[in-house]
Amino acid sequence: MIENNKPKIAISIGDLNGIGIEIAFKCHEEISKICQPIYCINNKMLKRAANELKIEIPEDFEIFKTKGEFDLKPGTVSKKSGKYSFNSFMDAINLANLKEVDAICTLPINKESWNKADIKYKGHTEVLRDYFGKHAIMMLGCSEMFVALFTEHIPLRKVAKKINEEDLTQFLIDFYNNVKSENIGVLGLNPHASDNGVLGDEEVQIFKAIKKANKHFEKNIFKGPLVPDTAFSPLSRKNFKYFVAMYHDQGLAPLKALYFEESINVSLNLPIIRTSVDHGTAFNIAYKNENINTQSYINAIKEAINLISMKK
Ligand SMILES: NC(=O)C1=CN([C@@H]2O[C@H](COP(=O)(O)OP(=O)(O)OC[C@H]3O[C@@H](n4cnc5c(N)ncnc54)[C@H](O)[C@@H]3O)[C@@H](O)[C@H]2O)C=CC1
Ligand SMILES: NCC(=O)COP(=O)(O)O
Repeated sequence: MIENNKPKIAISIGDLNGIGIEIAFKCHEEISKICQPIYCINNKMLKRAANELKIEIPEDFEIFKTKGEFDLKPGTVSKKSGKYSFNSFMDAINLANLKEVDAICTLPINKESWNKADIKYKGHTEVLRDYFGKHAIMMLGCSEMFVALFTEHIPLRKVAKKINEEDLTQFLIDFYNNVKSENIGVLGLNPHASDNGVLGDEEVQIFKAIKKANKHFEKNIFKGPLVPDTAFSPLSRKNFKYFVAMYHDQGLAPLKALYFEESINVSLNLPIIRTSVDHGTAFNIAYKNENINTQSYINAIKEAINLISMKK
């Protein structure tokens, strides 16, 4: 699989009305020094995007021809763009599943565009979970801190109902098996972690899951339920590098406030390696020659390479 010592990485091109393709062009030379990228996009769409961006397509830009074509409408939610980004992602997954590539790295999709295209999934992680029939875990972060999300793309009003001892115990066991950190902070759900039942009772389930998961490993790995409003204080972050948040914004708001530029997204607990940028399609700055940050993408590629080397 590895030729010239460079791992092959399939890049799903993301929503072509967003910033992903510009990031791919701008970083191609840099990432090609450390891997062999294979972009899931066909010639026609590649040329349209390059023309719109007034960028030359690099000569060594290797593609896997994801089928389909449509008119680009920069910064716009679109059914056709949603469908194309989904197809590009499916091509990347299939390449990884067939072991044609060593890993996949995903550029951002737009969830509204997927929805318009009648795609039943909210995001990449849900697709991967279904495709491989595994409890994929969404973890975002950088070298300073990582946050795994117990619930992800569901309305806030449904979060509390999802918290139960059995599912959370399994999540914690899977999470430890993937990250192997001996010290993981698990957040409560309610203000002040409920103050012993005064402000809610989900912490009872969280406490039981922590106890059970620690018993499973016969080690005191999981600590909590941590009081959510201080879990990410400077002092607490000195104690923990890995956190489990009960819902999307509980974990990602602090992470992105602190480390938006450098953080990445990693799908854990799967038979393939998948990393991603931490940001979205940024329609407000797409195709506008704005100052687009590429650090998350570069770090996502580097982490994919790191995970490939650890798997060998
Ligand atoms: N990996 C993925 O596929 C992700 C997809 N999304 C989706 O993207 C769409 C837009 O999401 P938003 O919540 O608006 O978040 P967003 O990350 O696209 O944008 C939030 C703000 O950050 C800025 N920004 C984002 N990335 C940037 C970059 N690389 N350089 C400079 N500025 C950047 C944007 O211009 C905007 O002001 C939604 O459909 C969302 O669900 C969001 C996060 C991750
Ligand atoms: N906030 C993370 C996000 O929306 C990306 O999720 P996924 O597409 O990696 O499942």
